[in-house]
This record gives sequence, structure tokens and C-alpha cells, in this order.
Amino acid sequence: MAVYTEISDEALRAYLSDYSLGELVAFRGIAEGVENSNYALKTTTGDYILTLYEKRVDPAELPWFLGLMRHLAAHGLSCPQPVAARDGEALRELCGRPAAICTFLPGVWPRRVRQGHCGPLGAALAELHAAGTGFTAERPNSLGPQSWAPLLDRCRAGGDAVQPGLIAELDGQLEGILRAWPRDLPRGQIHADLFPDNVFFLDDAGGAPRVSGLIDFYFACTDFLAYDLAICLNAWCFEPDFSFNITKARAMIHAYQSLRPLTEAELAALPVLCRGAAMRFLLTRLFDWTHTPAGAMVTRKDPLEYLKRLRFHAAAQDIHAYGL
Ligand SMILES: Nc1ncnc2c1ncn2[C@@H]1O[C@H](COP(=O)(O)OP(=O)(O)O)[C@@H](O)[C@H]1O
Ligand SMILES: N[C@@H](CCOP(=O)(O)O)C(=O)O
Repeated sequence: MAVYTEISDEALRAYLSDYSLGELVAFRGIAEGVENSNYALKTTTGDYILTLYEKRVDPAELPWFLGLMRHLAAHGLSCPQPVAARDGEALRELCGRPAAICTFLPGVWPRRVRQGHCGPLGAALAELHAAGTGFTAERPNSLGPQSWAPLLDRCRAGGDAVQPGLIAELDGQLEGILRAWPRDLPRGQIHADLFPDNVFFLDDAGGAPRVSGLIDFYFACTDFLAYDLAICLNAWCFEPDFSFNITKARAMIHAYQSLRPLTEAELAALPVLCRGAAMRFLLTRLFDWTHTPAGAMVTRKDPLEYLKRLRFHAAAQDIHAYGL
């Protein structure tokens, strides 16, 4: 459950009075998600999503995020569209938080990832990267390699209570990742959080899953394109027992490469990019695990799920471990 900021019926009606979205019919806090407070809105003109941005979103960066979403949609990607109020502004404030209303996307995110999801996801990622070209404003990755040592430092006090020896292991892993981190790979606008809960599917006429929408662009940034693929390999290609599903990985990478072939340098860097992607999500989960305020309506995610991924990638000798 991720609702950090509660809104009253009266506050919401006052907020909506600035929009031409009709009358409020119903609204409800959305159980899913981790970072922000999301509400499903139904008005007399349709369904919308109201997001109140919380701690990890810098308000000064919201114009970049919303501008990227507009650009991607204008270039054919199915992603939420910010809705402007009558004064032309989409970014506003509600209950003391930055807030925006976006269009509601059809589809369901896969609670159980099947191989049939991974090819369409790989193609959708490549389409996202292609649609992002031409959006020239850059946003540095605030959770990139430069952030991992400071984030680990903020986890030192509580880390070993999660698992004895965890901090020492992460110190060693991080040193190896940073030493091997690539310097010069193709860059562009990346999603940087394309987990299953941020990808909607509908079945096509033949019953096969097709991507119907991508959401949650609030970690998007300008970084290595192949790093976005690494994030997806971690999020989509490990089984519940934490085994790596090479068939899913091969399907995802093949579909991605059918639209944007990876360079030799990207292929060679894939294991360390996957290690870094695992480290990034392990650290944010570990921080949240030890810092989430009591009573916050959020389902914390287990950092140790990413320790197993980190160990897999550390042991991967080359791209053959990924089905290539
Ligand atoms: N544009 C949208 N259309 C339909 N459902 C959405 C949309 N945006 C968010 N949701 C719903 O809200 C949930 C949480 O959204 P998400 O952006 O993942 O939260 P967070 O901002 O915490 O990362 C999603 O899993 C989905 O169920
Ligand atoms: N995807 C991250 C947590 C952020 O989740 P979101 O719902 O805010 O996109 C993770 O799994 O650690």
C-alpha cells in the first residue's frame, strides 16, 4: 500500500475545480507502488490518476519528468499524459505535496512474469529509447554509480541486522562494480525503473500478451541505454527461487536488439551493468527497509532479493551467462 498523504473529499473537489474534468464521482488510494501517493479518480468525463509526489522526487525535476512523458507520447509511446488545468498548468499542489493528474492507461501488470511477457517488454524498452531521442533536456541519474557509496554509508547502522555480514559483502561488491564500470556507452533517456508493476499488458486477438502502457517515469534520467536493459533483466528474468531464467533473458535481449542492436562494448559491459543495477535497487530497498516510518502505508520490498541477483552477476563470466 503506498499512500503517504491522505486527501479529503473536500480538498480533492476544490483541487478539481481548477480543471475541466467534470464532476468527481469516486476516488480511492491505490495499494500498489512504493515511492508516491497515487489515487484512482473517476469523474463524469472518465478515469484519471492523481499522483502526490513524495520524498524521492525532487519537485524541481517534475517539469522534466512530465515533459519527457509528453514527448514520449507524442512519439508514439503509450504512457501517461499529464492533464493541464484551465490555466494550462499540469503541475500543481495538493495537501502540501506537488501533484499532477495524468491519463489512465488500460491493461494489467503481470503478477507472474511469463516468457511471453519478456519479448514484448524488450521491444517496448527499445521503442522507449527510440521515442526519447530528440528530447534534448538531460537529467543526470541521481541514483547512478556516484550515489551508491553514500547510500551504503546511510545503511551501515542497520544493514547487518537485515543479514549478518551484509555491509562487508556490499563494500566488496561495490568496489568491484565501480572499478569495472564502463566509461563510454550509448546514452539516452531511460526509464530506470521498468519493473513488472510499471508495465501494463493486454492480450492480442491471438491471446498473446502485448504491452499496452508504461507508467512511473519518476526515476527516468539520461544514462547508458544498456543500463535500462540491465534493470529489466534483473526485474523480469529471475524466478521466485531466484534462479536466472536464461530463456526469458534471451527473449528480452533478442527483441530489444531487433529494434536497436547492442554495440560490442554494451554486450561486454552487460554483466557489470547488471551488477550495478542490482546494487542500486538493493541499496534503495535496504535504506527503505531500515528507514520507513512506522505507520507508513507502504509494502516494503525485500533487499535480499537483490543480493541473490548481485551474486549471480558477480559470478557471470561473460554474456554467455545471459543467453547470448
Ligand atoms: N497512468 C496510469 N494508469 C493506470 N493505472 C496507473 C497509472 N499510474 C499508476 N497506476 C496505478 O497505480 C499504481 C502505482 O503507480 P506507480 O507509479 O507504480 O507508483 P509510484 O509512484 O509509487 O512508483 C500502479 O501499479 C497502477 O496500478
Ligand atoms: N521498483 C523498485 C521500487 C520502486 O517501485 P515503484 O512502485 O515506486 O516503481 C524496487 O522494486 O525496488
